[in-house]
Amino acid sequence: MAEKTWVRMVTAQTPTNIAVIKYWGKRDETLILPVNDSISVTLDPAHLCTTTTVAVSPSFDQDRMWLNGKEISLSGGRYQNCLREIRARACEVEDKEKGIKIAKKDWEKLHLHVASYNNFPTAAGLASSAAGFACLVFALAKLMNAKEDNSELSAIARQGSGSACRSLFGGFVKWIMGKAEDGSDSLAVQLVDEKHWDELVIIIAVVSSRQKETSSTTGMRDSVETSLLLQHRAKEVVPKRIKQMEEAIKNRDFGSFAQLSCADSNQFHAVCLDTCPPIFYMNGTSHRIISCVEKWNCSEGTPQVAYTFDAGPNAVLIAHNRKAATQLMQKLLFCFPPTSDAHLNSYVIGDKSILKDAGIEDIKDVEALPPPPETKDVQRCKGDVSYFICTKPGRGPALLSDESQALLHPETGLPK
Ligand SMILES: Nc1ncnc2c1ncn2[C@@H]1O[C@H](COP(=O)(O)OP(=O)(O)OP(=O)(O)O)[C@@H](O)[C@H]1O
Ligand SMILES: C[C@@](O)(CCOP(=O)(O)OP(=O)(O)O)CC(=O)O
Repeated sequence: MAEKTWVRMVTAQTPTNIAVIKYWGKRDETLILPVNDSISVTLDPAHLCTTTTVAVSPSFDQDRMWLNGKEISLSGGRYQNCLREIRARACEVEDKEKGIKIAKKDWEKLHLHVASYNNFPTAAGLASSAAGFACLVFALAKLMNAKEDNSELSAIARQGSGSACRSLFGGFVKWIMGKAEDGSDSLAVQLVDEKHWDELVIIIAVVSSRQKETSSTTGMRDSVETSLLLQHRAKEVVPKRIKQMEEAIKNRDFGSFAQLSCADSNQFHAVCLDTCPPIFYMNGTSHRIISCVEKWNCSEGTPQVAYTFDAGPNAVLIAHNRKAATQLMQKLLFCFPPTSDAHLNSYVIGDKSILKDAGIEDIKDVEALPPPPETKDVQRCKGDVSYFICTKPGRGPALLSDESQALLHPETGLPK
């Protein structure tokens, strides 16, 4: 190693993902091995992503991490497992310009600094752990010049949080549960990239961004121990659904895609209810959103929108195309208008062009919206939705080469 003190940094950006066939239940708690395969859609990192800067320097005396600006402990088993696995794959790094040479064996002694930022609420059922662990592993792999491909890296991210393995790819992604006891074949593969089905539009209704009561980890542990429905689901239902979902995605068959996504979300929440003690992730607002979508789909004769809910009340709505998304936006804003003091600009975020297409430019346009014809006596529930995020399927992890986007200072390796 060179005598001079230096800091080497890498910054990466990684998307979050939403499962359309859910992972719920582990067969191995430490290695994070699931009881069934799952399939997800990666969300556009322009609207929902994690940015992580990782740094190494001989001047660092311990591994440290800052999440959303606050120092957090890296002593937890999940962080330690990811760090150990990625260090074991580190290779030689040489940067002649900066006079940096790190031999393979040096990585065991060198300490790391990590700073990460989520541009969406953490621990609110929007899969921050998925984007977070995927970004950590991806960025460290690049810092350490690891030679593994993204599928191999996904098996490491999986040990941080199961759903994280699916954030190593864009488009539609399958997490293969695998059979090996050591978890080596439990990894993610890309089914199709984000361009394959690019007419889909995704609208997320953030119903509550407060931290949830039962974490996914605890919830699924209780379900594995107590729910008979979970066993039936993993053995009999999911294997068939996975095949059907793969076909639907390959053929861009929105009818099947929507039917399978909604059914799987509803069965996941039924498993939560079948758990002892029961777990309630959805609330009245979530149920009203389901009812609004179901009524519309039914009145059209063919599904226009799919819904799916993770471990929280937020709705992820996947519209068939822009036209369906525009109509959906109008219906949602009619049923869930913002409170009087809210600004439309912060009530609908992300790709605001959907609002424009829907002819909505300010709050007055929301007030003038007609009630959805398929819904009789619909109540307008002001303030029940905190805000909407308009987005679409997106790409996988990327390196950010512009140093100004780094979250750590290039000389001190401390948060900027
Ligand atoms: N950017 C990040 N980098 C590393 N770890 C993160 C990051 N963001 C979140 N985490 C970890 O994930 C935890 C939150 O995970 P949790 O499963 O509770 O919520 P969630 O992922 O937002 O929701 P869900 O998985 O149910 O959709 C945080 O406490 C933290 O340990
Ligand atoms: C409902 C889900 O979002 C559950 C995600 O669970 P996590 O991946 O957060 O759980 P751990 O592996 O214990 O970290 C469904 C899914 O993403 O498939």
